[in-house]
Amino acid sequence: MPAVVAAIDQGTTSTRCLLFDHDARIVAMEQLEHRQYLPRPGWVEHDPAEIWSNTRTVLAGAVARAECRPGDVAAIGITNQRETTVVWDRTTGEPIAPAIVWQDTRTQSICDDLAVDGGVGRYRERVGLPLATYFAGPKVRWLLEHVDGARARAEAGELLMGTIDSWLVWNLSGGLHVTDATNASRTMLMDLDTLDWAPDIAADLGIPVAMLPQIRSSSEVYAQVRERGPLAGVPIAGILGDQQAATFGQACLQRGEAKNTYGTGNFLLLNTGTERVLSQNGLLTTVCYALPGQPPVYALEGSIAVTGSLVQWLRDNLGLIESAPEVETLAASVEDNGGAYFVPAFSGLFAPHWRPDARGAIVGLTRYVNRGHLARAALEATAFQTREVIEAMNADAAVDLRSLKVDGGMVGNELLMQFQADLLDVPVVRPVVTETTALGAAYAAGLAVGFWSSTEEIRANWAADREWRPAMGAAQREELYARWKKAVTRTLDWV
Ligand SMILES: Nc1ncnc2c1ncn2[C@@H]1O[C@H](COP(=O)(O)OP(=O)(O)O)[C@@H](O)[C@H]1O
Ligand SMILES: O=P(O)(O)OC[C@H](O)CO
Repeated sequence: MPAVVAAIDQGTTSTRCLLFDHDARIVAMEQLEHRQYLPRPGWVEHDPAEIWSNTRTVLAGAVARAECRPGDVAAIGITNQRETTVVWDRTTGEPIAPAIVWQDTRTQSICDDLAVDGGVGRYRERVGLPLATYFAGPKVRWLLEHVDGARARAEAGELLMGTIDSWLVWNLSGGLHVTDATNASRTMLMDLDTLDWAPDIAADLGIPVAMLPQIRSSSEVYAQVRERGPLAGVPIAGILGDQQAATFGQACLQRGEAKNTYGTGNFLLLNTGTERVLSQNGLLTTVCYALPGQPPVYALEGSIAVTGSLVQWLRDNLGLIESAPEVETLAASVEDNGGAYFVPAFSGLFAPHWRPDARGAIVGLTRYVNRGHLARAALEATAFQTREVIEAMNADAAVDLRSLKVDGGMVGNELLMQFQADLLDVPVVRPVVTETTALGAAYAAGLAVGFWSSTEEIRANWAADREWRPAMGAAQREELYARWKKAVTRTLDWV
């Protein structure tokens, strides 16, 4: 039997390749960061060629590190930053422009125009999403409107669009143009019931359906790797958007199970089973995963744009810390936030507010406030935003969350995890394998080729590593949260 499954985790800041054995242990890992292009306020771009080149490098690196020979890798799964959009030439494979990243807000005027008849909720019932710059559809329209000749080429069938999963499969396979239902559910163009493109919405956005990839399940053999070497012919057999992959990797396979990923942003997903719950409280309805021959499983999602990236901002823009983990030391140098609240509405506010007019603010400042208080306020912002999302989930789905499974780069931060448990008044639990995103993609691919036999094996592989228990009194908890809510109101109606 082949020894490992490979997962490519193409994230906002870096690309990783992890090899997992049958017990879900990490056998090898390679990682490369890519450049963030910020050409104007609100714009965020990636170079698709760099992403593809980094993907090849980390794949080759991980396989070499584990000394894999042909036949050792059973399958490859792909997981990706979602919504980030590439448009490329069908014949040459050349992107027509840089990829527009999910955080980019340049499409606000497109969203405003689309909102005219029916407002932000216009498409919510069909596609589960509010009209927002976050999603891929408006990004495609922007490219067709602003890149010379793009609209005519798209209408002539010369251009293809894809989220990053499609871009990678197209390159790995030598020309297959597919996506999976979880990624398609982030475009604003997929009907959540049929899991097929909604031609009327594509027409509203001026996007020819012919440039869209075919929507497939999250776990099936799509193609084989074209290149020579130890990966030649290996089946590409799993695709999941990164937050859905983390949900899968955390074994949230039953209705009512939820995970929260603390990375560049925070993404809390609640498995709602085969029922698609339409949010009345600013959450997204999205496909959680779609296994072949089974009805799709849906999720409610609270997407928070800025959490870990606020720590990066403290490091890169203010020079307050030299590395991300240092924020904990600085925050622990003080007892509390000193009265300071930091609302990082850098791209407006995402869930549950969806307020593009908001901008970041630090409020409650007095001369007493020092660097430690600011570091603490920055960490607390992540926990406060998570509580807002959980309150919205409670209102929508009446969930009775008994504990919260967590993962992502920030969960090494003990101070944050304890504050999160305090603020939610439920235990916060970190699994042994925190690389749940890559693991979820590996599971999807491994299930498709029989490396794992069923989702029961996934559940059996999950184990807790560390738990933080709530220790804060109710009065203090509610007072802090009330202050936070007041701080949020100060950021609104700014632009
Ligand atoms: N110890 C830490 N405390 C707080 N934030 C951290 C810590 N370690 C990493 N981070 C933040 O976590 C993020 C990286 O997490 P990761 O899950 O790798 O992100 P992504 O998948 O979104 O690229 C960065 O934004 C970084 O600032
Ligand atoms: O790359 P990450 O982990 O920040 O995830 C980005 C999300 O997929 C955006 O929706």
